[in-house]
Amino acid sequence: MAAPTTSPSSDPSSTPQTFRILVLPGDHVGPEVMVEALRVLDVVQTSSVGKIKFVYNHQIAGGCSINRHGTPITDEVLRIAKEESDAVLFGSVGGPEWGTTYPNPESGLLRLRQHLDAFANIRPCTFYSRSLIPLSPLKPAIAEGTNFILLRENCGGASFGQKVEEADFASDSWAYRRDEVERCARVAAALAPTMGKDGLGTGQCPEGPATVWSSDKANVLASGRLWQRVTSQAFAQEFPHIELRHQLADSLSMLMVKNPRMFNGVIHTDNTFGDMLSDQAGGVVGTLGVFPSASLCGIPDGVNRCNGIYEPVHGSAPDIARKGMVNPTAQILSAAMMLRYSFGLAPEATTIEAAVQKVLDGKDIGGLEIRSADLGGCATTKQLGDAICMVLSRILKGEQQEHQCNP
Ligand SMILES: NC(=O)C1=CN([C@@H]2O[C@H](COP(=O)(O)OP(=O)(O)OC[C@H]3O[C@@H](n4cnc5c(N)ncnc54)[C@H](O)[C@@H]3O)[C@@H](O)[C@H]2O)C=CC1
Ligand SMILES: CC(C)CC(=O)C(=O)O
Ligand SMILES: [Mg+2]
Repeated sequence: MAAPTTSPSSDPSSTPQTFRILVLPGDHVGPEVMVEALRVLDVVQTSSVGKIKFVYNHQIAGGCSINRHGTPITDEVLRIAKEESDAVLFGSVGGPEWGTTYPNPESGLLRLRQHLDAFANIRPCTFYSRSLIPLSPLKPAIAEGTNFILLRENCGGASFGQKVEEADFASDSWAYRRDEVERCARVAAALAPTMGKDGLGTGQCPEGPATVWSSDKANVLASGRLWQRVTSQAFAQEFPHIELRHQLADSLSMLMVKNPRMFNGVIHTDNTFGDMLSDQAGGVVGTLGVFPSASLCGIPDGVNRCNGIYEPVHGSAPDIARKGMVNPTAQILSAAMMLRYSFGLAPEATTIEAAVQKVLDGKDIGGLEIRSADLGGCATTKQLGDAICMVLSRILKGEQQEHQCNP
């Protein structure tokens, strides 16, 4: 895939930079949150006055694809994802009507991750606004300041190992190769300097890169022993300047609740532990509704861009679907991650995050409190999306006027 290499923010030419996005909304709340993320991207495109163009290819995956094509993802959609897209914006899939019998909707997402080799699943856990801190079930003094990236290996381990499924016996092979652990360790090392020891994620780290916590079950699993050994070797040989610490996955889950700030930095862990620990991290924040993710096909070195899948950490939330009450923030923040990691549009990504923060803070929206039910309010999905679009548009217009006055 030919990845775009320059940022339109610094590109004086009038030809728009074009980014091809495969849109897969999925099932239940997936399409509801996707609508709002696409509206946010439209604001970015419109405000760029011809510098940025998003070209969307709308396809389906998940239960809706089973209903229409008899498979959770078609070969054609996989081909488009790899050959004709710069990134995939994904909603969420699954639901009780399809059950868990293979091939279920979720297996379509797993196929997509594997097909693109989107091995590095970046799940940032932070409070996007101080106003969210009281929503955490933890005491404010414990929750406040939590800011870590849960980096989950996304294409190996138990989800993808050999499976045996019989009437009275079943097994999943929880297997890892050295190169799979190594490349994930390299992503952790690339992310640590963007966090900083203070965990602020400012990209300016006077005190040096944040700690990387490697988590496994080396005390019981052979794959865990490989994980721990290969990670230690990779950091000793390639990243001796980054502090690496190990914490068994069971005790890490306890400590994440007791003292989440302890992990400010990067948690580097395998597919299954990463899946579980990231939902638990959502519990620390108080809702999955503000928890985005990026699954990258390469190492985010700030120079080279790679394809990726951008989706919320949450699932299809059938319990709240079609009620207009799902929080679209995680999908919107996932779109921001797409701009940062696959398109090189870090300033635009930061502006979306700033707009989200302002809305959650109740700023620039006439003192109104626009919050969905999971945030303790009664705003609809559309009202929250409207507010984020409005504030975003205002910030981007302000930046443009400033640029015109001080070119
Ligand atoms: N990436 C994906 O497509 C994923 C799909 N799933 C699938 O989703 C289906 C439902 O799974 P669950 O275990 O119920 O997990 P879930 O994440 O869909 O929901 C868990 C709880 O969080 C709430 N919630 C989730 N997202 C929310 C949002 N944006 N705003 C407000 N509240 C939100 C739900 O209402 C529910 O009470 C299952 O079929 C599962 O396999 C689960 C996780 C990831
Ligand atoms: C395939 C998904 C259902 C796995 C999952 O829960 C996740 O990615 O968080
Ligand atoms: Mg999960």
